[in-house]
Amino acid sequence: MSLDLIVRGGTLVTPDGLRRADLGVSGGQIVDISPEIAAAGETLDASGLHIFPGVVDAHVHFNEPGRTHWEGFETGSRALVAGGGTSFLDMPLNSSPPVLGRAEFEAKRALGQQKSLVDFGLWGGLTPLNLDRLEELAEAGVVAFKAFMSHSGLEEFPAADDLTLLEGMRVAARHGLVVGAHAESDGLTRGLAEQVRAGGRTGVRDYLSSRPVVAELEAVGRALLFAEETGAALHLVHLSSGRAVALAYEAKQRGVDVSIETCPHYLHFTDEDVERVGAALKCAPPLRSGAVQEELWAELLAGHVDTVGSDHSPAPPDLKTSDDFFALWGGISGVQSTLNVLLSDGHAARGLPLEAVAALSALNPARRFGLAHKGRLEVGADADLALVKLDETFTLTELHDRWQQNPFAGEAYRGRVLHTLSRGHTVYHGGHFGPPRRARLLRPRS
Ligand SMILES: NC(=O)NC(NC(N)=O)C(=O)[O-]
Ligand SMILES: [Zn+2]
Ligand SMILES: [Zn+2]
Repeated sequence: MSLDLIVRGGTLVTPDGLRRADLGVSGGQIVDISPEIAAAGETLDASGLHIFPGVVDAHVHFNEPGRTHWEGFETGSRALVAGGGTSFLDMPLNSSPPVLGRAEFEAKRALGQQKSLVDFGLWGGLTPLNLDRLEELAEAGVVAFKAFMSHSGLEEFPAADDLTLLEGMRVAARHGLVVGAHAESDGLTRGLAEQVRAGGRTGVRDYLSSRPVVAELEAVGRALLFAEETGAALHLVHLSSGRAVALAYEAKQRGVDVSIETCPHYLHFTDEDVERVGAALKCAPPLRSGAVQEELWAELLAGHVDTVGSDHSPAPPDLKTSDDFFALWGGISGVQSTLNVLLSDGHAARGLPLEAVAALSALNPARRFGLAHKGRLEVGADADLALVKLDETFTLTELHDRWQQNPFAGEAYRGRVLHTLSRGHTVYHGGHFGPPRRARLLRPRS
């Protein structure tokens, strides 16, 4: 028998543990995992390396079409693969138009398939403007619906009021689709922002104080209530505090169908870094104190967090330049850094097992969004692999996203991604990229 590729001598990181084995690839899929594969075929030497399932980043804003000058499928997917990523789920904003119906979905799908280096799925929006088009989005193949419970930053993607969220969840539940919620109270964040701004205060600390943890807790509580009421599957994106994770985890224990995402920036940076770095670290919910960050880590180490997504959301420098911190675009460029943060701050610094790194970054997001062939190193799965030199410490200098205004740059990490394969093809190797082949659209249960 001959195989397309044999990855030899690496240590596979599977949910059941680490395993030294060869990995055989045929037709883009893993077809054999054995201590020593005898078959002939092109060989990739992975001795001394750990093989992770490629990162499944369920939360990126690549913004194409319409805001490709912010980020696009080409540059975004390059940065992703350089960080060991092999699939992504793109948010319905900040592309213009946002994905609120089938036509927008199809336009984005076509561009992604032309330009992306790896397979991807698309989120659809859940807003007051398109409640009547959720069915058509479900039929078109969205992986999930995304709702903002506070202002999204864009008029064309209004926040879901309570009734919209409740009714949208009913539709999602009928279709077995997940609803992702940006959970911050609009009333609290808006009111607090008005208060400080009325006093002429527009600095970093003023912004941070306008989006306190209580605003996250209030919205998380409401989203959980609506999910419980409707039976919808809820995915809480970018939770920033340990208390919010604990609240959601408690509901999960009670039987609410909820999954919990946090992001590399909440795990790596604090409010003091925002003061030091400025615009590149502006996001919502904002970065928290060191104490809140440790509470978040404690929840993650306890196994209460399901997924880590980058929430990569860059913008051009002019939107990231202002004396008024409120006026800056909110969003962090981190699509290249998920594994680095989990391996350095998680594994090396806090003893997070490698199996948990693989689960948070690949298996759990793939499961939650029904991507049956992604996120796992097992026979029958796509050969989406990240080869990592675990004991190497390096400083991140080579960035591949469009603007490279990247807060993770210049920092030292442990565990370097050397090689990334998508369906058995090299998409990244030592600073170089493979050619785009036609990327596949990932639909739920596909
Ligand atoms: N429109 C955005 O890209 N928003 C994103 N921005 C952040 N997180 O600051 C988000 O996920 O809310
Ligand atoms: Zn958000
Ligand atoms: Zn986002």
